[in-house]
Amino acid sequence: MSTITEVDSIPQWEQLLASLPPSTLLVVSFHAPWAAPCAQMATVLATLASEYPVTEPPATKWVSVNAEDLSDISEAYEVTAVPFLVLIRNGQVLETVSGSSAVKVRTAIETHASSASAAQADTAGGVAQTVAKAEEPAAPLDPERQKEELFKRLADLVKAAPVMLFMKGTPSGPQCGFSRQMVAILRENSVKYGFFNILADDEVRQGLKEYAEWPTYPQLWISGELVGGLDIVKEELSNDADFFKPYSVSGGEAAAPA
Ligand SMILES: N[C@@H](CCC(=O)N[C@@H](CS)C(=O)NCC(=O)O)C(=O)O
Repeated sequence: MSTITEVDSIPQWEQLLASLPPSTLLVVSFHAPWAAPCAQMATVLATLASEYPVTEPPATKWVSVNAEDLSDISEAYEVTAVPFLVLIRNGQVLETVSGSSAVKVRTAIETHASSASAAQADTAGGVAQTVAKAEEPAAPLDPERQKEELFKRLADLVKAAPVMLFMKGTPSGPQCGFSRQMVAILRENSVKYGFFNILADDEVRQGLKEYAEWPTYPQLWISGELVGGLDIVKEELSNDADFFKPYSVSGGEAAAPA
């Protein structure tokens, strides 16, 4: 299960580029601490990274870079907005994704990680594709637009992993008894899941209630559909002890705290 390393300095970055085997896909996430969508993207990427083995192919390396602290690196990759993802193999930029679309990010990584032939073509052809699109300027949006934008982000976020838990706190530190019980149930059933700590993002906390038409947390989502809160999950399990079987693995939860 791969994890994401924070790059702290230019020498560390240069050393990383020099030490990577040519076939390794380098996934670089540029972020800024003040940008809420970056926290969501961190969850999406941590979930994705956890799906890739460390020692077996496809070889991947996952890093994140503070776009402001390491502005020389962000300038070199023409990062004008965050979150911004750059996929690199053998020193060549294969693809960039600007914005917080979990679907675009997942598709880009899966495409380049899984396709050996794409790797060869990309290496031979240099920069194969650039889908970067400048982020919308930071002009204030009217409330309707703001809600639209938020709902678009939430639509991606609920699909960030096949099973997503929106909870108070994290699986290792739940901040509410209901969330704690939900984590225990998922653990007992060996469910692999991504999670989002709604206490870290009030926009998501309040917005998801409206988007889901569900007023409380925890919320469990499967394949982008709301299952419900703790009571509903308990009920589903009492009706069908194998409810979680399709999502059970020995690995447990997948995401990092938001
Ligand atoms: N019976 C509910 C219990 C959940 C609940 O009541 N959650 C409350 C307190 S932790 C909540 O999320 N309130 C809204 C909020 O805090 O934003 C369930 O089945 O999940």
